[in-house]
Amino acid sequence: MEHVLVADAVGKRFGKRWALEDCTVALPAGNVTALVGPNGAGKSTFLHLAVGLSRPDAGGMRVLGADPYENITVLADLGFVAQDTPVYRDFTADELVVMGGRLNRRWDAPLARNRLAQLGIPPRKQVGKLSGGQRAQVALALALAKRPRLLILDEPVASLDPLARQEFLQSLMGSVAESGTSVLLSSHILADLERSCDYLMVLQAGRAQLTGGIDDIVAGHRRLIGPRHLGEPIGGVTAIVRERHTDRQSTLLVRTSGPISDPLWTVQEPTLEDIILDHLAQRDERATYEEWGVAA
Ligand SMILES: Nc1ncnc2c1ncn2[C@@H]1O[C@H](COP(=O)(O)OP(=O)(O)OP(=O)(O)O)[C@@H](O)[C@H]1O
Repeated sequence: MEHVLVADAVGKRFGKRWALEDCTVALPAGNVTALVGPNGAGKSTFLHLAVGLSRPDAGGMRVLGADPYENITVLADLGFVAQDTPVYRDFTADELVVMGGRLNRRWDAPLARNRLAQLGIPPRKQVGKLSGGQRAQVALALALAKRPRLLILDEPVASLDPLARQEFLQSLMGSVAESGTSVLLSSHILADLERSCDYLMVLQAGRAQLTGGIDDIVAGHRRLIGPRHLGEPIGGVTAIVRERHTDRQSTLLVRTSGPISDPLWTVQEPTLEDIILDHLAQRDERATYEEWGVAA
């Protein structure tokens, strides 16, 4: 299988604190991968390593077969839209399309113009005067016009309302399907991801907590509801991700190796959002409590 990004035990440190630690993933080509995790999990740090803006302090990162920090030629095949959708605010969208043509060897200006026209973005208004969502669309159109093999988007939908978010993701999926571009996008908003992405990477406190194809992840988890669980083994369960109890009843999110046939348990298929939230709920906050000097 071809991989667009391979991180091998990657670590990145700011001062004494590791923002990423022992992070190992391989993202297959041709997918839209969602990178999710709570604030401060290391998503932007990971994306900055992927586009060669910084270099790992441990391990190695290869993007499109090359080290993106050492080998700047790979940048020609990468599209990147940073978190605050930085575009030159005094320029109009049309001027930015022209400028992109001067700065890039490969540049599909008609693609950018068509997208922006379709989205109703005014060509001759300074982009600083567009709405946050419109600016995000301009940044995406410029990134797509580069015709990258891998498009990396840091929180592209954060500033969009639910309808604009849905439209943005749909139009992104459409462009990706046409061009065969692979996409890695970070997001806090879990609800849309099941529909628009096919691969998932969950970061928690700098570590890759859960990685895989979204269909496989959903198929490999079940929610079990049954009598108070005291640790006895349950057939078909390979790991308990999270358990919640009342006096009489337990609700478990589990990883499975096959069907659960134990009649004591009611078996439900969790949503991707449920699965991600339960994995993230395992957060270990002891270190932060120590730093604040308060008891955990
Ligand atoms: N330039 C920096 N200097 C010092 N610490 C940094 C720097 N950049 C990031 N960090 C720290 O690294 C950790 C990960 O930050 P990062 O921005 O990668 O998280 P994130 O998952 O993108 O968060 P968010 O969802 O809030 O954008 C945080 O603890 C952050 O404070």
